[in-house]
Amino acid sequence: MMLFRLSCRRTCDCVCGLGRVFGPARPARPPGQRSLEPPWPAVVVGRASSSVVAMAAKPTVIFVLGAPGSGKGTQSANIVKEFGFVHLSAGDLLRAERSTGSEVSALIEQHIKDGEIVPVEITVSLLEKAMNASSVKKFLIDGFPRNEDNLVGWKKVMDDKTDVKFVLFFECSKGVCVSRCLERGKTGGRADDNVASLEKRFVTYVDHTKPIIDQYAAKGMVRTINADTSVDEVFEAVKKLFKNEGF
Ligand SMILES: Nc1ncnc2c1ncn2[C@@H]1O[C@H](COP(=O)(O)OP(=O)(O)OP(=O)(O)O)[C@@H](O)[C@H]1O
Ligand SMILES: Nc1ccn([C@@H]2O[C@H](COP(=O)(O)O)[C@@H](O)[C@H]2O)c(=O)n1
Repeated sequence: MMLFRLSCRRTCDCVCGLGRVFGPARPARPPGQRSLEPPWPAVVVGRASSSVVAMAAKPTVIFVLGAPGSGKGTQSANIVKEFGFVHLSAGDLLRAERSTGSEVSALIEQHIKDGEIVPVEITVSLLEKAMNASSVKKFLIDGFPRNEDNLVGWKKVMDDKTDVKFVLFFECSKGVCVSRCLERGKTGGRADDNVASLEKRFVTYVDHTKPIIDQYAAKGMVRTINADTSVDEVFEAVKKLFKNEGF
């Protein structure tokens, strides 16, 4: 819970004025007590006479972006352990939805195979559902927003309901990313970790995702990590950043 003190628009000596005007007469403040500590109630919710209003804080969101194979999933798992975030991978949510056999399964399958971005109505509703189901309200949203459609859809549905802190951008050369994905493809069971799909995924990344990262960068909201190094080295940089950001 976060407490927001209402500013007083009346001339009186109480915290907000409403308690004085509409509420019962207040007893004298005990000598030496400087603030309105109990016996005054700290929070009275939903009454016009309350001096302080309690409001639920919006869920914290960090978007995690980078090229395919840059290490978004690997580092997100590390961040979960160290900083207690919930990791939501848009790709994982879409793959899970694909395997339910729902009416959008075939569409998702085709988009993933072609390295294209699924319409945001599907992705944002999966994200919102997963966020609502979580009791922890600090989210790493990995692989989103991936294009302008994703960004517009998020703003329309989720912007007011969340507090997006920044974009965590894993910067990694294409050669390194491709070889990581091809290595993963040998055992990972992903239908898109092959040369043909990877080529398409990179075109999508350069043409559609990078411009979204650039938009956030123009607003000072991108935190870039060099992801060309080992998993441990990348995570050292991530930890430093998260501590600097107050997590
Ligand atoms: N810093 C690293 N050094 C070496 N290998 C790594 C590093 N980071 C991740 N990997 C490996 O590279 C592969 C891709 O990593 P990961 O799944 O984290 O990337 P991603 O950005 O989430 O990829 P995608 O967007 O394709 O899902 C995995 O097999 C992972 O183990
Ligand atoms: N916002 C997104 C994220 C992903 N996709 C589709 O899933 C594929 C795999 O994504 P990964 O993050 O796991 O690499 C991706 O190539 C897209 O086809 C999407 O549509 N929208």
